Amino acid sequence: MHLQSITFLLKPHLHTWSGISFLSFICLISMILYLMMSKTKGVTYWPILGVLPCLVQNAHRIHDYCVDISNTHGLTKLAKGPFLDILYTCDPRNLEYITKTNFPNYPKGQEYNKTFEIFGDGLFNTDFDLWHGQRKLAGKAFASNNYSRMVSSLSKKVVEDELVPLLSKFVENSSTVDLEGIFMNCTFDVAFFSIFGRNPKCLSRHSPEHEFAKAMDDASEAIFFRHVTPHLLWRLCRWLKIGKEKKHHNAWETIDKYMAHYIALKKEELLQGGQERSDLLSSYIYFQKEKQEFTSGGDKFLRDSALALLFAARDTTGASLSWFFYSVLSNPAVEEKILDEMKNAKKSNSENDITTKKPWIFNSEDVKGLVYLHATCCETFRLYPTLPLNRKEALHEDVLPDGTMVRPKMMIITSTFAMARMKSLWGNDCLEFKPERWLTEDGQLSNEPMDKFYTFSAGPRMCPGKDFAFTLLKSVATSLLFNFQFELVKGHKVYPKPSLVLQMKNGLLVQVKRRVS
Ligand code: HEM
Repeated sequence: MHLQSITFLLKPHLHTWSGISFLSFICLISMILYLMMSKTKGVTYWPILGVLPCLVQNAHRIHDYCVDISNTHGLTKLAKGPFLDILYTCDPRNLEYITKTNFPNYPKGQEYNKTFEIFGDGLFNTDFDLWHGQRKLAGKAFASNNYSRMVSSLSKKVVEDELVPLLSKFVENSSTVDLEGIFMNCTFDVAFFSIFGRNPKCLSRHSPEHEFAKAMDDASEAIFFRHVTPHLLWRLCRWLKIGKEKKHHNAWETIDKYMAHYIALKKEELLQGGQERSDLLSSYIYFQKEKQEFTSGGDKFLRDSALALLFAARDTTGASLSWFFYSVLSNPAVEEKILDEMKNAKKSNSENDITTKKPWIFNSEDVKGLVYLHATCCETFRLYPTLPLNRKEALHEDVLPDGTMVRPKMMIITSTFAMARMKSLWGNDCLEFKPERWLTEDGQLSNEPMDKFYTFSAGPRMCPGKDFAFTLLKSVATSLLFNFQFELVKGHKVYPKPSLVLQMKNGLLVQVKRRVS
């Protein structure tokens, strides 16, 4: 057939063909870029789609991807895509400015509030006046002596009555144990107890998985996917109630059911009077009665406040415990130093009890002087920050200390996981687990690393649960390391799972024996 006749036959379809050719051209370019990008570790721009394909391609390894971005582009990088205007920064000067100096210009933002909508007006999901009122209440409750005493005694109680007996059973059966699962249940029990004043006993081996805890896991998983899925897509799935959004919807119903139940129980208990309660829900109910101005909304206010605290406390601290044990067991010299420090503390505090056959449980006073243990906790929080991504939204145009221009509505992302792995911040040995970096030459705690330590954020929105996290970590660490000997299961690979909280993908499998000293 002649070329003209082919052209003639095709003429009516020319617009279709030019459309198809254009699309093919875009696909071809995109494929070439994709292949190039597969070898590139940082941020690559696609035609039309901007950085979106990079985000989608790396969602399954989001924390390592942040490390790649920092290693490729340095401390700060701008990224654009359809409906995306992101500033990625790990520069401590910028973080100091965002979290403290010009704090009012960097709220969480409406998009964040929408993504975390299940938390309603809970502390970490609000901005401006609503946040201010919530934070004032939380500040009072957290700062009270009653609260810190309660956290210490609850941690000791759960460790002594549940955790240590549970591990003793594993010793008898010589079975392999997933420490991460145990730690998640342990922190659920302690956090729940501190908020609602009752123990859900998740840790107890015979109780089935708590439906409430499972609903929290499902909601958390869905929220993570909202972070790595284009807004329009997850909103469509939410509307259709499909995929992760269906899980989110069901989890929301379950959570609401439990929250209503526990709030009603607590109110009934308070009405009946009796001894003073130090749990957070009781303090919130008392405050609610006293100061109506911050607490309009009745049970919804209580539901949102208590739920936010439970979420903020539970997985973060549970995961930190897992990374602590993983790091200590992988570094026998560190374990030896902690053991020596504990033995000295035990000798000086309880000479006459030294020969007891019962598992030894340290109390919060004994643990206070353990400087090397404190440095090991700090190093765990540095290398494995369990809230590894922090997000803010700019309100007005601004210029950051490093000279970067910020546009209104720009999303500002920080990866504390990547920060810990930057030589320019933590030195050539940044990848090593080294508690000594938190100590001075004469073995005292050093403040110097605090300038670049953002694991608990900083400024007015700094984590109010930092002391809780340290207390529980030390309580569990001392009692388990002193009484048991753990060995990582050979060949079991430990790495972070793609989630909001830095948990382990395959758990933490160990063999456990009773320690003979
Ligand atoms: C290792 C454990 C923990 C880590 C790494 C951690 C980290 C953080 C970080 C980075 C923030 C700031 C988040 C942001 O601005 O977006 C935060 C906020 C918060 N944390 Fe923690 N946290 C931990 C444990 C806890 C515990 C045990 C509690 C409660 C008992 C708690 C309660 C909160 C609350 C309520 C907020 C919101 C504060 C606000 O927005 O004003 N956290 N946490």
